[in-house]
Amino acid sequence: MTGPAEDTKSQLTLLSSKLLHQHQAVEAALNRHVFVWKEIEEKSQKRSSGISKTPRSHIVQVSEIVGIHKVENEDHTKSKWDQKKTLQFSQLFPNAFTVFYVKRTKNHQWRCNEATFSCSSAELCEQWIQVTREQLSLLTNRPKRLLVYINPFGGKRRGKRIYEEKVAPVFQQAGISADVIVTERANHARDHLTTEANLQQYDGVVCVGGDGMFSEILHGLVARTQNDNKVDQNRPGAELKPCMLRIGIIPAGSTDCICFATVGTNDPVTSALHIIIGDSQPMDVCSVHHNDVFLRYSVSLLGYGFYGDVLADSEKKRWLGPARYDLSGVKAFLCHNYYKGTVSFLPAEDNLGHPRDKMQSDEETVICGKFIAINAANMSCACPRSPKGLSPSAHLADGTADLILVRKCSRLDFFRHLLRHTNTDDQFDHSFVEVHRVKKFHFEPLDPQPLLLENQSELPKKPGFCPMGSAQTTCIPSAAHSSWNCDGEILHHAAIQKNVILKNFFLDDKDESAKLSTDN
Ligand SMILES: CCCCCCCCCCCCC/C=C/[C@@H](O)[C@H](COP(=O)(O)O)NC(=O)CCCCCCCCCCCCCCC
Ligand SMILES: Nc1ncnc2c1ncn2[C@@H]1O[C@H](COP(=O)(O)OP(=O)(O)O)[C@@H](O)[C@H]1O
Ligand SMILES: [Ca+2]
Repeated sequence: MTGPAEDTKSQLTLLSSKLLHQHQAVEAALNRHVFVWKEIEEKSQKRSSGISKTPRSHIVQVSEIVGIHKVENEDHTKSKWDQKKTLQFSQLFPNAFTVFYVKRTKNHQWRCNEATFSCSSAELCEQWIQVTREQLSLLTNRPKRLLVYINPFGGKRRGKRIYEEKVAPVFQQAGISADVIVTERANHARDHLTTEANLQQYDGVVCVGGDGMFSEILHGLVARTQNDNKVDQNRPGAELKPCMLRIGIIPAGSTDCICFATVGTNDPVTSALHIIIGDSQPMDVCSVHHNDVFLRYSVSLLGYGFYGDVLADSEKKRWLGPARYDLSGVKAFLCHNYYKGTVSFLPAEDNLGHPRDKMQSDEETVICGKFIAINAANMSCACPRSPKGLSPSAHLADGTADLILVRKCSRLDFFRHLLRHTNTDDQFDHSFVEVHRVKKFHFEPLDPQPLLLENQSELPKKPGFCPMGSAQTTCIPSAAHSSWNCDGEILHHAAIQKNVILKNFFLDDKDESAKLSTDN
């Protein structure tokens, strides 16, 4: 809270002068919160035209200024054409500076805008740069030094280029220094974070890749923090120590739902700008156990059945890039497998709300049945394929996940359910779908033996359409077990063993293991 004295102080003008912007005289002013410039209407102009135009004014929040730089004679980071223009400009106006700032555009996308001002003297120009930089240095949540991991094979294999062309230049404008590691193998980033990286020198870690790469970095950071604090994360009930570093995501993967669901778009420049201005978003991290043995953490989707089968099949088609999920999705849809088992869960308290706003009891609930999909959505899981996500109202950081159970139904009904993920219809409004907001759940598959589909004539005849994750080459019979899709990584343990238990722990502002940039 700021008192009246503090308010007055924050509105005090730190600098105010007449500058030239786009050949137009402007009155520019800076206080602790905003930088404004307003066109000055020249009297002679007014007299000659006889028309009085409303002078335009612009306002930029100091917290959204990326950086301020003197316009130099030579700027080798620019193209030849731009270099020539800069040279001409700096000869004409030798004392100019450029302010780079966040511009919000449509669909949550941000861009880095720039505005150049020329001053009457070199001293005034220096003063503007110095005073503005002083104000920026007071914004303590901004990172200065980052550790960047790039997965060069994520998504369409564009991670390295995306970073070099779209992200590094804006980091440079913001005066951020970055140590970049291009990974050479799976788990390179995780292992480096767990055992080698000197984390004290960084203000944050940046992940250039998809959800799988984010998961690697999260596992590395959590493991490192526990090791440093002598906590055994594999001990059931171990109280984990919070990690002080934030994770920024530059989307360069196949689904990128962790980025999309937190930032609202999958756009590298937008993510870079969120990172620069120091935005953060706490989020829930679930731990997944098998027979009380810790397996992995999950932040987006933990899915058995349909999404487990899609993932297991898609791994063989990595060369296809993001399209592998669509192909494997169609395949899994045609196979139409279902799995018998028992789901038990602990509903979240009433005051946390229900995804469909129904009353909940506080006892453990047990549901037996045949399921096409069991999905625990720890966040909405919104992504370009499904802009509202698997569970549109799932919360990012409330200690709960939305457990979606899709029971055995006809292909047509399942298709209708899937289709609703792509439009505004309610995907839970089907008799065979139920959704619960839970703190914990447990799944136990039945039937160690393969189970036969009741209607064999429903099975596709082509040999390619096999139950995913099984070694068989036809769809007969359906495999008894699926595997778990944990943020896009297959959990082999869960496919053959009995229990997967999910526990959420809430990470609040002071007590967090992972933070993301966001505009929420
Ligand atoms: C009829 C069209 C139906 C479209 C249904 C779209 C539902 C999409 C839900 C997406 C949930 C995503 C949850 C995110 C999980 C990610 O963490 C995880 C890893 O991400 P990464 O690769 O970036 O590392 N991604 C995934 O597991 C990928 C899941 C993608 C599932 C795509 C399913 C497509 C289904 C198409 C069925 C089409 C039936 C058509 C019949 C003629
Ligand atoms: N250099 C590398 N070579 C091979 N695999 C890698 C490399 N770096 C990371 N990985 C792994 O690639 C997998 C997928 O990465 P991700 O960035 O999520 O891409 P996608 O979204 O396309 O799945 C992750 O399991 C990650 O551990
Ligand atoms: Ca949650």
